[in-house]
Amino acid sequence: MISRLIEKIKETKAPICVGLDPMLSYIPETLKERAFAEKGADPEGAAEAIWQFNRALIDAVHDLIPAVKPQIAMYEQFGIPGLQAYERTVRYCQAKGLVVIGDAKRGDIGSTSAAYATAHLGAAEICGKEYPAFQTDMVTVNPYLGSDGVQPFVDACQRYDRGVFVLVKTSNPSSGEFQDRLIDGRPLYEWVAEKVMEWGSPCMEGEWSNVGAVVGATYPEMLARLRELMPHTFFLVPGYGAQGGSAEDLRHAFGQDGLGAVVNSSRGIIAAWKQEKYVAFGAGDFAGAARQATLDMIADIRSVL
Ligand SMILES: O=c1ccn([C@@H]2O[C@H](COP(=O)(O)O)[C@@H](O)[C@H]2O)c(=O)[nH]1
Repeated sequence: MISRLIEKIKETKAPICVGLDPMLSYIPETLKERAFAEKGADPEGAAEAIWQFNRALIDAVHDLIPAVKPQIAMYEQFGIPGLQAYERTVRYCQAKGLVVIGDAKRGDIGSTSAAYATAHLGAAEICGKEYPAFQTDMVTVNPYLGSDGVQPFVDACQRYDRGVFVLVKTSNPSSGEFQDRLIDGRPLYEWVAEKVMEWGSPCMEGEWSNVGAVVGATYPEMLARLRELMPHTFFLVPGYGAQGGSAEDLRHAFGQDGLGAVVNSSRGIIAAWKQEKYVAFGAGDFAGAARQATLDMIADIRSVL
């Protein structure tokens, strides 16, 4: 799967992914009102609004980008209708040729992780027949429970040609509380990085592993250090844009060939119509604003490659 992502990055010359994190407050009132009138001002209506919002965004940007990253929490909050909107979004993106990175941050004891891996990357077997659930191309994984919690995802990568991004150094303000703690003189995120390379070594596709790492743009020195430590691990880099990460902060995420990372922006793209810079598009052309914000992000990132 990582080679497919890399092919798409080369094709689009855009090492970015658009984060599909549809909060109701990002959805223009007219679209929401229509969805509520049709399905009710309830989770069904919210899920319908999300789906219509996402479809318009995907139609507007799919030719510019290699991948999307739907954040499952934004859908889960609306229960089953929300998860149906998630699944519908995943399928629609895949039909448009996009690599879909499900941001689910799953991880548990081995047997439970196996069920999560089945849900997000594989297929459930019932009476000898396989039934896929979300079937995303890649998924984010929380390594806090250790190897037995991660291995089922790695196995699913091998069996179904999928990929994972394991949390190594996250972009949020408190990420250092645990991740930067020194253990035998080295920060915890470096220990996790080592395990990520070990988990990923049987999953190489050419130069890169199907087991990647999440490394935040908001900690550029650590990002540079991790790039050095993990030469064959592809990075998913959140934190650009709304969280303050800049293109300059990303310079060291990439190798000489301009590969090595896919940078995410969610609010910065999907809620662009609410920003001063894109206000001329108006709520009626929220998708046009998202397209322009995507083009601007691509140009910005290309400037440091
Ligand atoms: O370290 C991490 C890991 C994941 N995320 C997720 O990425 C997006 C960021 O959204 P923005 O609107 O571009 O800030 C969101 O889904 C997070 O859950 C992250 O930010 N940092």
